[in-house]
Amino acid sequence: MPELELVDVQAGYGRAAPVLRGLSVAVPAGTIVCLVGPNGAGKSTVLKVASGLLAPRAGKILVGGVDVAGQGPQRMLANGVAHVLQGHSVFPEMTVAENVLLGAYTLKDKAVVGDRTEFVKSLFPVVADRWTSLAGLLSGGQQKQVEFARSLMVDPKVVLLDEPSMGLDPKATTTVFEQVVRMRDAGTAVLLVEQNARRALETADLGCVLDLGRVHISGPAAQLVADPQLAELYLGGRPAEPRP
Ligand SMILES: Nc1ncnc2c1ncn2[C@@H]1O[C@H](COP(=O)(O)OP(=O)(O)OP(=O)(O)O)[C@@H](O)[C@H]1O
Repeated sequence: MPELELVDVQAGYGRAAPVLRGLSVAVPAGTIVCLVGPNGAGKSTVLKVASGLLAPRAGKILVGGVDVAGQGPQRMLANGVAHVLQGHSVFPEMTVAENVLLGAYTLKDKAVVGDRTEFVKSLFPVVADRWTSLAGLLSGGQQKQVEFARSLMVDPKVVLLDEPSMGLDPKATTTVFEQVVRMRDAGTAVLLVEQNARRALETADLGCVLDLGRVHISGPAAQLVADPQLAELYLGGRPAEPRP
C-alpha cells in the first residue's frame, strides 16, 4: 500500500475552473516520485492538496490507506505528510538550531526531540556543523538542507518538496538532490516537484508527467528520461545518454 495516494482528485482556487481534473498519483514507501510538466500544469497544486493547504473539491487523499481528504495542514502533518514549500522559508535572524527545532513544536517528548535532532544532524552534516550559526549566513543550498531537516523532525512518512533546487547554482543543486536521495534511503518517501525536470527524473524512482490537470504519463523515471518524445516535449531536447 502506498504511503500517500491521491485518487481522482479535483481541486482549484475559489470559483475559478479546476486546476486538477481527476488527478491520481501514488507515492510508495521507499521511493522518490517526481512530478514534471509545463508551467501552470498544477504541480504545486498537487502538493498543496496533499498537505492540506488546499481542500480538494472531489476525490480521495489516502495516507496509509485511510481517506483524509479535507483535513488541514496541522492534521496532515500529524498524519505524517510534511511539506517543504517553494522558495526559502528559513528565518535568517534565527540560528540553524532554532530553525530546525521549529519543526518539532508538535512533539511533547524531549527525548524524542533529542533523538530526532541527532538523526537530522547525522543526515545533513552542514546542519550539525553550523548548528549555532545564524541561518541567514548559510548559502542557499545549505538553507535548503535546514528546511529539509526541519521537515524531518516529526519523522514524516512522506515529504513533499516543491522546487528544492530553485535559485541554486549547479553545485548546490547536486548537493540538494543528493540529500533528497539520503532522505529516501533513511526511510521517508518523497513527492518532488521540479522545474529542473531532467535532473529530477534522473534522481527519482518514478515519474509522472502532468498536463491539463491530470497525470498524462507515468512510469519508472529512467524510462521517462529516455523517451525521445517526452524529452522533446517536456525536458528541453534530446533524451539523456543511457546511464552506464
Ligand atoms: N493561490 C492561487 N490562487 C489562484 N490561482 C492559483 C493560485 N496558485 C496557483 N494558481 C493557478 O493554478 C494553476 C496551476 O498552478 P501551479 O502553481 O499548481 O502550477 P505549477 O505546475 O506548479 O506551475 P510552475 O511550474 O509554473 O510552478 C495556474 O493557472 C495558477 O495560475
